[in-house]
Amino acid sequence: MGARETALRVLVQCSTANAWADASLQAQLKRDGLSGAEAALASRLVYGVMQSKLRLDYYIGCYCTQKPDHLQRPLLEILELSAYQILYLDRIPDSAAVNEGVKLAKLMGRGPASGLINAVLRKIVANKNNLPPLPERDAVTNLSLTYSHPKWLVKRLIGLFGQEEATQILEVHNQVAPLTVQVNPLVTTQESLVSALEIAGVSVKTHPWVNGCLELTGVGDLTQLEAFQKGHFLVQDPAARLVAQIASPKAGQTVLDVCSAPGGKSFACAFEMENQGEIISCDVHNSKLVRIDQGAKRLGITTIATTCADGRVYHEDWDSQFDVVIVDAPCSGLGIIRKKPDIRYKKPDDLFTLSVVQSEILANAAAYVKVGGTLIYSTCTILPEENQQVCDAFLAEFPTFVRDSFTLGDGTVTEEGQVTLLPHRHQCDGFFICRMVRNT
Ligand SMILES: C[S@@+](CC[C@H](N)C(=O)[O-])C[C@H]1O[C@@H](n2cnc3c(N)ncnc32)[C@H](O)[C@@H]1O
Repeated sequence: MGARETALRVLVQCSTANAWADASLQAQLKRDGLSGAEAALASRLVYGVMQSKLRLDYYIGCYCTQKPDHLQRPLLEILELSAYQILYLDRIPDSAAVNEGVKLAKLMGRGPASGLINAVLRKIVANKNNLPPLPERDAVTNLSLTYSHPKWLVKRLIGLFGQEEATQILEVHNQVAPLTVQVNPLVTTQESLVSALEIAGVSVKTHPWVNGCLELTGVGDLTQLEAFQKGHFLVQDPAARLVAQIASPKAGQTVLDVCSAPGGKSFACAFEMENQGEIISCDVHNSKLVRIDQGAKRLGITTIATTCADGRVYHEDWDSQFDVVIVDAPCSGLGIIRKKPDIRYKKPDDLFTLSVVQSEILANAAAYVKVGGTLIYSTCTILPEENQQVCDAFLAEFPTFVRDSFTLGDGTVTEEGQVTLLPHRHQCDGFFICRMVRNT
Protein backbone atom coordinates (compact mmCIF):
# COMPACT_ATOMS: atom_id res chain seq x y z
CA MET A 1 0.00 0.00 0.00
CA GLY A 2 1.53 3.34 -1.03
CA ALA A 3 1.00 6.99 -0.20
CA ARG A 4 -1.14 7.66 -3.29
CA GLU A 5 -3.57 4.84 -2.60
CA THR A 6 -3.92 5.95 1.02
CA ALA A 7 -4.51 9.55 -0.07
CA LEU A 8 -7.06 8.41 -2.65
CA ARG A 9 -9.04 6.43 -0.09
CA VAL A 10 -9.14 9.47 2.20
CA LEU A 11 -10.28 11.79 -0.60
CA VAL A 12 -13.04 9.34 -1.53
CA GLN A 13 -14.22 9.12 2.10
CA CYS A 14 -14.33 12.93 2.24
CA SER A 15 -16.32 13.29 -0.96
CA THR A 16 -18.71 10.37 -0.48
CA ALA A 17 -19.13 10.05 3.30
CA ASN A 18 -18.66 13.72 4.28
CA ALA A 19 -15.69 12.59 6.42
CA TRP A 20 -13.19 15.06 7.88
CA ALA A 21 -9.81 14.83 6.14
CA ASP A 22 -7.66 14.84 9.30
CA ALA A 23 -9.58 12.09 11.12
CA SER A 24 -9.95 10.02 7.98
CA LEU A 25 -6.24 10.42 7.15
CA GLN A 26 -5.08 9.38 10.62
CA ALA A 27 -7.29 6.28 10.53
CA GLN A 28 -6.25 5.34 6.98
CA LEU A 29 -2.52 5.80 7.72
CA LYS A 30 -2.92 3.41 10.62
CA ARG A 31 -4.92 0.86 8.58
CA ASP A 32 -2.36 1.00 5.75
CA GLY A 33 0.64 0.89 8.13
CA LEU A 34 2.28 3.99 6.64
CA SER A 35 4.84 6.06 8.49
CA GLY A 36 7.79 8.36 7.81
CA ALA A 37 8.21 9.68 4.27
CA GLU A 38 5.25 7.73 2.85
CA ALA A 39 2.90 9.06 5.54
CA ALA A 40 4.23 12.58 4.94
CA LEU A 41 3.56 12.26 1.20
CA ALA A 42 0.02 10.94 1.80
CA SER A 43 -0.71 13.92 4.10
CA ARG A 44 0.76 16.39 1.62
CA LEU A 45 -1.39 14.93 -1.17
CA VAL A 46 -4.62 14.99 0.84
CA TYR A 47 -4.16 18.53 2.19
CA GLY A 48 -2.76 19.79 -1.12
CA VAL A 49 -5.74 18.51 -3.11
CA MET A 50 -8.11 20.03 -0.53
CA GLN A 51 -6.35 23.40 -0.82
CA SER A 52 -6.49 23.47 -4.60
CA LYS A 53 -9.48 21.28 -5.50
CA LEU A 54 -11.61 23.85 -7.34
CA ARG A 55 -8.66 25.08 -9.36
CA LEU A 56 -7.59 21.51 -10.20
CA ASP A 57 -11.16 20.63 -11.24
CA TYR A 58 -11.22 23.69 -13.51
CA TYR A 59 -8.08 22.52 -15.36
CA ILE A 60 -9.30 18.91 -15.44
CA GLY A 61 -12.56 20.21 -16.96
CA CYS A 62 -10.59 22.02 -19.68
CA TYR A 63 -8.93 18.78 -20.84
CA CYS A 64 -11.64 16.19 -20.21
CA THR A 65 -14.49 15.31 -22.55
CA GLN A 66 -16.78 14.81 -19.54
CA LYS A 67 -17.64 17.40 -16.90
CA PRO A 68 -15.55 16.66 -13.75
CA ASP A 69 -18.60 16.20 -11.51
CA HIS A 70 -20.11 13.71 -14.00
CA LEU A 71 -17.11 11.38 -13.75
CA GLN A 72 -17.67 8.03 -12.03
CA ARG A 73 -16.05 7.73 -8.59
CA PRO A 74 -13.18 7.69 -7.92
CA LEU A 75 -11.98 8.96 -11.34
CA LEU A 76 -12.17 12.63 -10.36
CA GLU A 77 -10.21 12.01 -7.15
CA ILE A 78 -7.55 10.08 -9.13
CA LEU A 79 -7.26 12.97 -11.62
CA GLU A 80 -7.06 15.53 -8.80
CA LEU A 81 -4.31 13.56 -7.05
CA SER A 82 -2.18 13.24 -10.17
CA ALA A 83 -2.87 16.79 -11.41
CA TYR A 84 -1.82 18.11 -7.99
CA GLN A 85 1.49 16.24 -8.25
CA ILE A 86 2.09 17.53 -11.79
CA LEU A 87 1.22 21.17 -11.04
CA TYR A 88 2.36 21.62 -7.44
CA LEU A 89 5.05 19.06 -6.53
CA ASP A 90 8.46 19.58 -8.14
CA ARG A 91 10.11 16.44 -6.87
CA ILE A 92 7.69 13.97 -8.49
CA PRO A 93 8.42 13.40 -12.20
CA ASP A 94 5.37 14.10 -14.39
CA SER A 95 5.61 10.63 -15.95
CA ALA A 96 5.39 9.02 -12.49
CA ALA A 97 2.32 11.11 -11.60
CA VAL A 98 0.59 10.01 -14.85
CA ASN A 99 1.56 6.34 -14.53
CA GLU A 100 0.51 6.17 -10.88
CA GLY A 101 -2.86 7.70 -11.82
CA VAL A 102 -3.42 5.02 -14.43
CA LYS A 103 -2.39 2.30 -11.93
CA LEU A 104 -4.82 3.66 -9.34
CA ALA A 105 -7.68 3.53 -11.87
CA LYS A 106 -6.95 -0.15 -12.53
CA LEU A 107 -6.53 -0.91 -8.83
CA MET A 108 -9.94 0.65 -8.09
CA GLY A 109 -11.66 -1.49 -10.73
CA ARG A 110 -11.86 1.37 -13.25
CA GLY A 111 -9.49 -0.20 -15.81
CA PRO A 112 -11.72 0.74 -18.79
CA ALA A 113 -11.31 4.42 -17.83
CA SER A 114 -7.50 4.26 -17.68
CA GLY A 115 -7.29 5.63 -21.26
CA LEU A 116 -9.27 8.70 -20.21
CA ILE A 117 -7.08 9.20 -17.12
CA ASN A 118 -3.94 8.86 -19.23
CA ALA A 119 -5.20 11.30 -21.90
CA VAL A 120 -6.32 14.03 -19.46
CA LEU A 121 -3.13 13.85 -17.40
CA ARG A 122 -0.90 13.92 -20.49
CA LYS A 123 -2.68 17.07 -21.68
CA ILE A 124 -2.11 18.68 -18.28
CA VAL A 125 1.59 17.76 -18.45
CA ALA A 126 1.88 19.15 -22.00
CA ASN A 127 0.24 22.44 -20.98
CA LYS A 128 1.57 22.84 -17.45
CA ASN A 129 3.50 25.99 -18.34
CA ASN A 130 0.68 27.38 -20.45
CA LEU A 131 -2.50 26.54 -18.58
CA PRO A 132 -5.80 28.07 -19.64
CA PRO A 133 -6.41 31.38 -17.83
CA LEU A 134 -8.96 31.37 -15.02
CA PRO A 135 -12.16 33.22 -16.01
CA GLU A 136 -11.97 36.94 -15.27
CA ARG A 137 -15.67 37.67 -15.82
CA ASP A 138 -16.36 38.42 -12.17
CA ALA A 139 -14.20 38.76 -9.07
CA VAL A 140 -16.08 36.12 -7.04
CA THR A 141 -15.62 33.38 -9.67
CA ASN A 142 -12.01 34.34 -10.22
CA LEU A 143 -11.14 34.36 -6.50
CA SER A 144 -13.13 31.16 -5.94
CA LEU A 145 -11.03 29.31 -8.55
CA THR A 146 -7.73 31.01 -7.75
CA TYR A 147 -7.87 30.09 -4.05
CA SER A 148 -10.28 27.12 -4.24
CA HIS A 149 -12.97 28.45 -1.93
CA PRO A 150 -16.70 28.04 -2.66
CA LYS A 151 -18.38 31.12 -4.07
CA TRP A 152 -20.68 31.63 -1.06
CA LEU A 153 -17.65 31.95 1.21
CA VAL A 154 -15.79 34.29 -1.14
CA LYS A 155 -18.92 36.51 -1.29
CA ARG A 156 -19.22 36.52 2.52
CA LEU A 157 -15.57 37.44 2.99
CA ILE A 158 -15.79 40.25 0.44
CA GLY A 159 -18.99 41.48 2.13
CA LEU A 160 -17.32 41.48 5.55
CA PHE A 161 -13.80 42.70 4.75
CA GLY A 162 -13.82 44.20 1.23
CA GLN A 163 -12.17 42.59 -1.79
CA GLU A 164 -8.57 43.47 -0.94
CA GLU A 165 -8.60 42.05 2.57
CA ALA A 166 -10.77 39.09 1.55
CA THR A 167 -8.07 38.21 -1.01
CA GLN A 168 -5.41 38.32 1.72
CA ILE A 169 -7.54 36.02 3.89
CA LEU A 170 -8.07 33.56 1.02
CA GLU A 171 -4.35 33.56 0.30
CA VAL A 172 -3.35 32.89 3.91
CA HIS A 173 -5.87 30.03 4.09
CA ASN A 174 -3.70 28.12 1.60
CA GLN A 175 -0.46 28.70 3.49
CA VAL A 176 0.99 26.33 6.06
CA ALA A 177 0.20 27.49 9.60
CA PRO A 178 3.25 27.58 11.88
CA LEU A 179 3.40 24.91 14.58
CA THR A 180 2.88 26.83 17.81
CA VAL A 181 3.29 25.67 21.40
CA GLN A 182 2.73 27.28 24.80
CA VAL A 183 5.32 27.11 27.54
CA ASN A 184 4.02 25.20 30.57
CA PRO A 185 4.95 27.63 33.37
CA LEU A 186 4.02 25.02 36.01
CA VAL A 187 7.11 22.96 35.20
CA THR A 188 9.56 25.11 33.22
CA THR A 189 10.44 28.58 31.97
CA GLN A 190 10.46 29.92 28.44
CA GLU A 191 14.27 30.18 28.54
CA SER A 192 14.77 26.55 29.63
CA LEU A 193 12.23 25.27 27.10
CA VAL A 194 13.80 27.17 24.21
CA SER A 195 17.21 25.83 25.16
CA ALA A 196 15.94 22.21 25.49
CA LEU A 197 14.19 22.43 22.10
CA GLU A 198 17.23 23.91 20.39
CA ILE A 199 19.46 21.17 21.81
CA ALA A 200 17.00 18.66 20.31
CA GLY A 201 17.53 20.31 16.90
CA VAL A 202 14.28 22.31 16.77
CA SER A 203 14.30 25.93 15.52
CA VAL A 204 12.35 28.21 17.85
CA LYS A 205 10.92 31.70 17.32
CA THR A 206 8.88 33.60 19.90
CA HIS A 207 5.42 34.70 18.77
CA PRO A 208 5.48 38.44 17.99
CA TRP A 209 2.91 39.39 20.63
CA VAL A 210 1.47 36.44 22.59
CA ASN A 211 3.45 35.81 25.79
CA GLY A 212 4.73 32.29 26.33
CA CYS A 213 3.97 31.24 22.75
CA LEU A 214 6.69 29.71 20.56
CA GLU A 215 6.72 28.88 16.84
CA LEU A 216 8.64 25.68 16.05
CA THR A 217 10.20 24.37 12.84
CA GLY A 218 12.19 21.22 12.09
CA VAL A 219 10.30 19.24 14.71
CA GLY A 220 9.74 15.80 13.12
CA ASP A 221 7.59 13.61 15.39
CA LEU A 222 6.77 16.07 18.16
CA THR A 223 5.62 13.37 20.58
CA GLN A 224 9.16 11.92 20.60
CA LEU A 225 10.66 15.13 22.03
CA GLU A 226 11.71 14.82 25.67
CA ALA A 227 10.21 18.25 26.36
CA PHE A 228 6.84 17.00 25.10
CA GLN A 229 6.96 13.78 27.10
CA LYS A 230 7.84 15.75 30.25
CA GLY A 231 4.88 18.09 29.65
CA HIS A 232 7.00 21.20 29.20
CA PHE A 233 4.70 22.58 26.50
CA LEU A 234 1.19 22.46 25.15
CA VAL A 235 0.52 22.48 21.40
CA GLN A 236 -1.91 25.35 20.99
CA ASP A 237 -2.60 28.24 18.65
CA PRO A 238 -1.82 31.73 20.02
CA ALA A 239 -5.50 32.72 19.66
CA ALA A 240 -6.60 29.80 21.83
CA ARG A 241 -4.00 30.76 24.47
CA LEU A 242 -5.40 34.29 24.48
CA VAL A 243 -8.80 33.02 25.60
CA ALA A 244 -7.34 32.07 28.99
CA GLN A 245 -5.25 35.25 29.17
CA ILE A 246 -8.37 37.34 28.55
CA ALA A 247 -10.47 35.25 30.98
CA SER A 248 -7.62 35.85 33.46
CA PRO A 249 -8.62 33.41 36.24
CA LYS A 250 -6.56 33.87 39.44
CA ALA A 251 -4.91 31.22 41.65
CA GLY A 252 -7.51 29.69 43.96
CA GLN A 253 -10.55 30.66 41.85
CA THR A 254 -13.22 28.44 40.31
CA VAL A 255 -13.55 27.97 36.54
CA LEU A 256 -16.19 26.15 34.51
CA ASP A 257 -15.13 25.26 30.95
CA VAL A 258 -18.45 24.32 29.37
CA CYS A 259 -17.31 22.97 25.96
CA SER A 260 -13.86 21.83 26.91
CA ALA A 261 -12.62 18.84 24.91
CA PRO A 262 -9.80 18.24 24.11
CA GLY A 263 -8.92 20.59 26.97
CA GLY A 264 -6.78 23.40 25.54
CA LYS A 265 -8.56 26.30 27.28
CA SER A 266 -8.77 24.39 30.58
CA PHE A 267 -5.02 23.68 30.48
CA ALA A 268 -4.23 27.32 29.69
CA CYS A 269 -6.47 28.40 32.62
CA ALA A 270 -4.51 26.06 34.91
CA PHE A 271 -1.32 27.82 33.75
CA GLU A 272 -2.87 31.23 34.57
CA MET A 273 -3.99 29.92 37.99
CA GLU A 274 -0.58 28.41 38.86
CA ASN A 275 -2.34 25.08 39.29
CA GLN A 276 -4.30 26.34 42.31
CA GLY A 277 -8.10 26.43 42.48
CA GLU A 278 -10.71 24.31 40.73
CA ILE A 279 -11.47 23.83 37.06
CA ILE A 280 -14.48 21.80 35.96
CA SER A 281 -14.07 20.75 32.33
CA CYS A 282 -17.28 19.55 30.64
CA ASP A 283 -18.17 18.22 27.24
CA VAL A 284 -21.31 16.70 25.81
CA HIS A 285 -19.27 13.79 24.41
CA ASN A 286 -18.13 11.50 27.22
CA SER A 287 -15.60 9.78 24.94
CA LYS A 288 -13.68 13.05 24.52
CA LEU A 289 -13.05 13.56 28.24
CA VAL A 290 -10.21 11.02 28.35
CA ARG A 291 -8.09 13.35 26.18
CA ILE A 292 -8.46 16.06 28.84
CA ASP A 293 -7.46 13.70 31.66
CA GLN A 294 -4.44 12.48 29.68
CA GLY A 295 -3.38 16.01 28.74
CA ALA A 296 -3.70 17.29 32.31
CA LYS A 297 -1.59 14.37 33.55
CA ARG A 298 1.18 15.02 31.00
CA LEU A 299 1.22 18.73 31.88
CA GLY A 300 1.28 18.12 35.65
CA ILE A 301 -2.09 19.82 36.19
CA THR A 302 -3.96 18.58 39.27
CA THR A 303 -6.86 21.05 39.44
CA ILE A 304 -9.02 19.79 36.56
CA ALA A 305 -12.05 17.56 37.10
CA THR A 306 -13.81 16.33 33.96
CA THR A 307 -17.51 15.65 33.62
CA CYS A 308 -19.91 14.84 30.82
CA ALA A 309 -22.60 17.52 30.55
CA ASP A 310 -24.70 19.14 27.85
CA GLY A 311 -24.03 22.86 28.04
CA ARG A 312 -27.70 23.57 27.26
CA VAL A 313 -28.99 21.73 30.33
CA TYR A 314 -29.22 23.59 33.67
CA HIS A 315 -27.34 22.24 36.76
CA GLU A 316 -28.72 23.69 39.96
CA ASP A 317 -25.52 22.88 41.92
CA TRP A 318 -23.49 25.15 39.68
CA ASP A 319 -25.77 28.19 39.91
CA SER A 320 -23.68 31.37 40.60
CA GLN A 321 -20.70 29.22 41.69
CA PHE A 322 -17.90 30.18 39.28
CA ASP A 323 -15.51 33.12 39.07
CA VAL A 324 -14.96 32.39 35.38
CA VAL A 325 -17.19 30.52 32.92
CA ILE A 326 -15.85 29.80 29.44
CA VAL A 327 -18.08 28.92 26.49
CA ASP A 328 -15.70 27.90 23.71
CA ALA A 329 -18.63 27.01 21.52
CA PRO A 330 -18.97 24.43 18.75
CA CYS A 331 -18.77 26.43 15.50
CA SER A 332 -18.24 26.29 11.75
CA GLY A 333 -14.43 26.45 12.22
CA LEU A 334 -14.04 28.92 9.35
CA GLY A 335 -11.14 30.58 11.20
CA ILE A 336 -8.97 27.46 11.03
CA ILE A 337 -9.07 26.71 7.30
CA ARG A 338 -5.25 26.89 7.25
CA LYS A 339 -5.16 23.82 9.49
CA LYS A 340 -8.27 22.04 8.22
CA PRO A 341 -8.50 22.95 4.53
CA ASP A 342 -11.64 20.87 3.91
CA ILE A 343 -13.74 23.04 6.27
CA ARG A 344 -14.29 25.40 3.33
CA TYR A 345 -16.30 22.78 1.44
CA LYS A 346 -18.81 22.03 4.22
CA LYS A 347 -22.30 23.21 3.38
CA PRO A 348 -23.31 26.55 4.90
CA ASP A 349 -26.83 25.30 5.81
CA ASP A 350 -25.60 24.44 9.31
CA LEU A 351 -24.76 28.02 10.20
CA PHE A 352 -28.26 28.83 11.40
CA THR A 353 -28.52 25.64 13.49
CA LEU A 354 -25.08 26.34 14.96
CA SER A 355 -26.02 29.80 16.15
CA VAL A 356 -29.12 28.39 17.86
CA VAL A 357 -26.98 25.86 19.79
CA GLN A 358 -24.35 28.51 20.57
CA SER A 359 -27.03 30.85 21.97
CA GLU A 360 -28.61 28.09 24.07
CA ILE A 361 -25.27 27.10 25.60
CA LEU A 362 -24.32 30.71 26.34
CA ALA A 363 -27.68 31.54 27.96
CA ASN A 364 -27.54 28.43 30.15
CA ALA A 365 -23.86 28.87 31.11
CA ALA A 366 -24.48 32.45 32.21
CA ALA A 367 -26.43 31.17 35.23
CA TYR A 368 -23.23 29.64 36.64
CA VAL A 369 -21.28 32.93 36.82
CA LYS A 370 -20.92 34.52 40.29
CA VAL A 371 -21.95 38.14 40.68
CA GLY A 372 -18.82 40.07 39.64
CA GLY A 373 -17.55 37.01 37.72
CA THR A 374 -16.44 36.74 34.10
CA LEU A 375 -18.19 35.04 31.17
CA ILE A 376 -16.14 34.33 28.05
CA TYR A 377 -17.66 33.43 24.69
CA SER A 378 -15.20 32.29 22.02
CA THR A 379 -15.20 30.50 18.67
CA CYS A 380 -12.71 29.65 15.93
CA THR A 381 -14.83 31.27 13.26
CA ILE A 382 -14.95 34.81 11.87
CA LEU A 383 -18.62 35.04 10.87
CA PRO A 384 -20.63 37.61 12.86
CA GLU A 385 -23.74 35.38 12.99
CA GLU A 386 -21.78 32.91 15.15
CA ASN A 387 -19.98 35.64 17.10
CA GLN A 388 -21.05 39.25 17.69
CA GLN A 389 -24.68 38.48 16.88
CA VAL A 390 -24.82 35.61 19.41
CA CYS A 391 -23.37 37.91 22.10
CA ASP A 392 -25.63 40.85 21.11
CA ALA A 393 -28.74 38.68 21.40
CA PHE A 394 -27.53 37.25 24.74
CA LEU A 395 -26.81 40.69 26.24
CA ALA A 396 -30.18 42.01 25.09
CA GLU A 397 -31.87 39.13 26.95
CA PHE A 398 -29.60 39.19 30.03
CA PRO A 399 -28.96 42.83 31.00
CA THR A 400 -27.16 41.79 34.20
CA PHE A 401 -24.17 41.07 31.92
CA VAL A 402 -22.13 43.71 30.07
CA ARG A 403 -19.14 43.51 27.75
CA ASP A 404 -15.84 44.21 29.51
CA SER A 405 -12.82 45.76 27.78
CA PHE A 406 -9.42 44.01 27.71
CA THR A 407 -5.94 44.59 26.35
CA LEU A 408 -4.22 42.26 23.90
CA GLY A 409 -0.53 41.36 24.24
CA ASP A 410 0.37 43.78 21.45
CA GLY A 411 -1.07 46.64 23.53
CA THR A 412 -4.33 46.93 21.53
CA VAL A 413 -7.16 47.86 23.90
CA THR A 414 -10.48 46.37 22.86
CA GLU A 415 -12.83 48.91 24.43
CA GLU A 416 -15.82 47.03 23.08
CA GLY A 417 -14.92 43.87 25.03
CA GLN A 418 -14.61 41.64 21.99
CA VAL A 419 -12.14 40.95 19.22
CA THR A 420 -12.09 39.12 15.90
CA LEU A 421 -8.59 37.83 15.21
CA LEU A 422 -7.50 37.16 11.63
CA PRO A 423 -4.48 35.06 10.52
CA HIS A 424 -3.02 37.67 8.15
CA ARG A 425 -3.39 40.51 10.68
CA HIS A 426 -2.69 38.81 13.99
CA GLN A 427 -0.45 35.81 13.16
CA CYS A 428 -2.88 33.34 14.69
CA ASP A 429 -6.00 31.36 13.81
CA GLY A 430 -9.17 33.24 12.90
CA PHE A 431 -10.91 33.55 16.25
CA PHE A 432 -13.55 35.52 18.14
CA ILE A 433 -13.33 36.30 21.87
CA CYS A 434 -15.88 38.28 23.89
CA ARG A 435 -15.44 39.04 27.59
CA MET A 436 -18.52 39.85 29.67
CA VAL A 437 -18.99 40.46 33.40
CA ARG A 438 -22.00 39.81 35.59
CA ASN A 439 -22.92 43.01 37.43
CA THR A 440 -25.78 41.87 39.69
C1 LIG B 1 -14.45 24.29 19.89
S1 LIG B 1 -14.53 22.74 20.61
C2 LIG B 1 -13.83 23.07 22.18
C3 LIG B 1 -12.34 23.14 22.19
C4 LIG B 1 -11.78 23.20 23.60
N1 LIG B 1 -12.35 24.27 24.38
C5 LIG B 1 -10.28 23.32 23.63
O1 LIG B 1 -9.77 24.42 23.80
O2 LIG B 1 -9.60 22.31 23.48
C6 LIG B 1 -16.21 22.61 21.01
C7 LIG B 1 -16.54 21.42 21.90
O3 LIG B 1 -17.91 21.58 22.27
C8 LIG B 1 -18.44 20.29 22.45
N2 LIG B 1 -19.90 20.43 22.42
C9 LIG B 1 -20.74 20.45 21.35
N3 LIG B 1 -22.00 20.63 21.76
C10 LIG B 1 -21.97 20.73 23.11
C11 LIG B 1 -22.96 20.90 24.11
N4 LIG B 1 -24.27 21.00 23.80
N5 LIG B 1 -22.57 20.96 25.40
C12 LIG B 1 -21.26 20.82 25.74
N6 LIG B 1 -20.28 20.64 24.82
C13 LIG B 1 -20.63 20.61 23.55
C14 LIG B 1 -17.83 19.48 21.33
O4 LIG B 1 -17.83 18.12 21.65
C15 LIG B 1 -16.42 20.07 21.26
O5 LIG B 1 -15.53 19.27 21.99
